[in-house]
Amino acid sequence: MENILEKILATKKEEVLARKKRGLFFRPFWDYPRKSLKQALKNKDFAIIAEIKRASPSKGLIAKEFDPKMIAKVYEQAGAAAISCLTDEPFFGGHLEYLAAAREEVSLPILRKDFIIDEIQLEEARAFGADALLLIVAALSPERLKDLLKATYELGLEALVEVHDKKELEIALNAGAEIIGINNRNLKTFEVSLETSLSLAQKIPEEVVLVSESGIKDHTDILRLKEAGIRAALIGESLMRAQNKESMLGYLLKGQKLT
Ligand SMILES: O=C(O)c1ccccc1NCC(=O)[C@H](O)[C@H](O)COP(=O)(O)O
Repeated sequence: MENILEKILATKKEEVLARKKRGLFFRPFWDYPRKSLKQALKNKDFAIIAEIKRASPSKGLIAKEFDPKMIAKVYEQAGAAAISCLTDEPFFGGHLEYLAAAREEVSLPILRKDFIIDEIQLEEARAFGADALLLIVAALSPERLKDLLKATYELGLEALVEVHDKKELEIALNAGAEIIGINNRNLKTFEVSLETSLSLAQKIPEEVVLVSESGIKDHTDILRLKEAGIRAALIGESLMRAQNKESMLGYLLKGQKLT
């Protein structure tokens, strides 16, 4: 079976080439004071990075009604530690403009969730108001990961470095990742298993901030993560499908009754 990541990366390469030809479109957010994602995650007993996610390759359209500004505002009011905004258009129905809209509305750190393969995407992320971005180990060679991580820091941004297994975790640590996301989604089958996070968590040094990503759907999942010493989660679909996102965040974080 073809790995979805290979398909996405082929499209991304064309997108980046086109962007380089057009040149970078600078937004006023270029000089915006950055918020630290790492600090925001460490400040909470359990931190949720709440994701603005319109669609996905595994689930198709997730949110028919979609107002990124409003969603960001609700996430902030309901106690999210940070926001993740999908900016990939062909596979996730995202856009950099959605990130800029969220930036105008909230003061939380915002993560650009995309498939980053080139420095121009880092500059774009900064220009549209991101504080951090995603670097996926499986999408890059170890050398490219190091280069992009260095360039990210030079721009005053942070990176969530995403891994799926022990080998990728070693590469992320070796590259100097300070925030590591363990993705519970198998990119070949789309199956999600919290076990991926639970088993890898023990192998992560204390000074590295760990985030469990994908397939987190209820308060019991959060309790299981906490038991394994994991203090942060990135959650998309469960929040995006909830009619009352504030109530859903309260339920996920504290087990409060859903309304
Ligand atoms: O969500 C997908 O279907 C997907 C497929 C292929 C590559 C990445 C994918 N998702 C990106 C993400 O990392 C998730 O949006 C994020 O972890 C939140 O996951 P969820 O809470 O399950 O929506």
